[in-house]
Amino acid sequence: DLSGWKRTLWFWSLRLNYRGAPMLFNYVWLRDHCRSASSFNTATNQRNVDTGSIDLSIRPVRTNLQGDNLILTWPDGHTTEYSLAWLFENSYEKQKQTPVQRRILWNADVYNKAHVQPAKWEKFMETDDELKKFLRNYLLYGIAFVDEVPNTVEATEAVTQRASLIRETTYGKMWCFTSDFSRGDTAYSQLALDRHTDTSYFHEPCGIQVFHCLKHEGTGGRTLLVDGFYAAEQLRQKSPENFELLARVPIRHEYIENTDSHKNHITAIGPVLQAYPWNNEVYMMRYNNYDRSVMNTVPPDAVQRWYVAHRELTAELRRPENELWVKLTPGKVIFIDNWRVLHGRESFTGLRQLCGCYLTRDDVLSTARCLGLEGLS
Ligand SMILES: C[N+](C)(C)CCCC[C@H](N)C(=O)O
Ligand SMILES: O=C(O)CCC(=O)C(=O)O
Ligand SMILES: [Fe+2]
Repeated sequence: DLSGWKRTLWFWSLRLNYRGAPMLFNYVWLRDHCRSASSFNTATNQRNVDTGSIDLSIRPVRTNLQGDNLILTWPDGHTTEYSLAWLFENSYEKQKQTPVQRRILWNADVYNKAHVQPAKWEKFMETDDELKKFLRNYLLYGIAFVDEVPNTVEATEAVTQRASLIRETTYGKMWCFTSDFSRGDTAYSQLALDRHTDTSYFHEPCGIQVFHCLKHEGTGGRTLLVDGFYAAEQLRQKSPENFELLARVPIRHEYIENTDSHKNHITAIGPVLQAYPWNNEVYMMRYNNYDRSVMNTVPPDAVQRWYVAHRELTAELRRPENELWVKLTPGKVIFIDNWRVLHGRESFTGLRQLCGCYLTRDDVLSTARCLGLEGLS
């Protein structure tokens, strides 16, 4: 029963009020996070405490509040000092109210009215300021552009390496593609592609997709962009149970390529939506109806409900007002958050050549943090 559990929690935890907000800190946690020289190496930012040796029934013998500092004396005489501000920043209670990544969810109107300025190649390559502005937009909107990039694979590669490490995949490091069916995938045709995220068949789908259209002599071929998280939030508001279902039920995606020059069989299992359990923030969407594999991980009594939920999400994703159409032209490089923003393309005629690459999400985020960008933890 809850009251018994609460009492246990209080017994094992220190209760603090900071700026009127109650916070609970578990005693083992307080010993484990000690920042004293013997407990934490500030040169490497790594823990020295052997967590496995902390007495699980540890309690401080003395608890002092001196100004804004909390000083705990442990049974062995070791003291731990925390500033209340640090405890607040790192408390569960704070994390619960803070998005891991601050975002502006958009439909076409919201995005257009924001008048987000593209970065310019020269400044982007030379100044951290321009890179920082670019990454700020990228983090907020899940898409960002660099203009005036020289029309080559090398320049495209140089742009991406300002932000991150390239993630090599079966398509290569930097890839160039055209409608020549050189690979066993619809991307290598002139056909239209409905909105989707790429590499849904990886256990960790590629974080970012970069495109640069080096050449197009023909018609059509516009790029479609849809903010998947905007659609997910609409779904959550309208049918929380359908949102939950898509976040809970793991399904399989698959990439099977069996040509003379390429043999691949890649498959991964994961839900359409992924959200952090402590604040319900959506952080990943896998949505690729082409690459979705046989669905046999869903219990028979949930299959119908899953299709209903998937349909409702699809309806949100397909609302015309949510569609942002752009024509990629030589010189314009786009970064797309492949965990959030879906891309597609219109069918086209003529020779159309795209180059680009995938980037690792962790490295882009690392660059952003190192530049001091806010709204990212
Ligand atoms: C981008 N590039 C042309 C290299 C690969 C396309 C991969 C297409 C695959 N169906 C997927 O969605 O992951
Ligand atoms: O041709 C395009 O514009 C995009 C094709 C695509 O979806 C991809 O390469 O991932
Ligand atoms: Fe794609």
